[in-house]
Amino acid sequence: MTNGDELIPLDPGFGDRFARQARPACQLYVVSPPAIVVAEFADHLRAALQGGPVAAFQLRLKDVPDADVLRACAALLPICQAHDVAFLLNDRADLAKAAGADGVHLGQSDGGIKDARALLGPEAQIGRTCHDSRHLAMEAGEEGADYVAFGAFYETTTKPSHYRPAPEILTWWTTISQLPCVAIGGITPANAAPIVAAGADFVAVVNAVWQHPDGPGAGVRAFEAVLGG
Ligand SMILES: Cc1ncc(COP(=O)(O)OP(=O)(O)O)c(N)n1
Ligand SMILES: Cc1ncsc1CCOP(=O)(O)O
Ligand SMILES: [Mg+2]
Repeated sequence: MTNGDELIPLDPGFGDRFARQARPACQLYVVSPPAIVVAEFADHLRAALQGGPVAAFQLRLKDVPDADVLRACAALLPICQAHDVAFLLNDRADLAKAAGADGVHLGQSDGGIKDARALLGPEAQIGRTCHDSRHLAMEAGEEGADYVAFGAFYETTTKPSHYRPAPEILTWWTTISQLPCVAIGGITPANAAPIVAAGADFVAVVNAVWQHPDGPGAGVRAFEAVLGG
């Protein structure tokens, strides 16, 4: 356990997708809706990834049997591979392994980072939810996470959250660690600028892409200007 004083080593030896180079532009990390019809969603995902630059996709299905999660991975992972987009699975390192995913996103109650690393190997990209907590972020870095995720920065209906970090936590993180930071929660092209300016390496978004009135491709494209693409 840390007492909050330790600094995360500045050694960036993390997965290539989330490893921070000099200071790249903020990138888009698209997260799925919590429920999908796989055949239809495959077309939506293809459209999203053809809409503009996406660094990573996270399949975030909730209350879905494991077999259905794996079937969805089998259908969607090749689409991400075809677009050179990392495919991460939410919550479950065991299913990420079984599916051949590029990584896993772990919440605070989704198991240990070290256990996921032992299962998925050194190349896997393992992210950790840190809410509004500097302590949780430093702990994740010490445990070998490839990125830390802060949020929710704005009101969101996708996953209501009482956490509401200020963008300054992103700036603080970039001053103490090379580890990439992800911002999530109600982020849209209209409100992303302060998040990007504060130093987010990735913005993770759900509704802004999947509920865009002109479709997911337009949803991705709409972020290009604010992300400096
Ligand atoms: C990139 C990213 N950040 C945060 C979360 C939230 O994860 P978690 O706290 O485990 O909550 P659920 O998503 O499992 O409801 C995430 N999935 N992705
Ligand atoms: C998974 C998650 N964790 C914190 S907020 C959130 C959902 C973000 O969805 P949206 O981009 O639609 O607000
Ligand atoms: Mg989770």
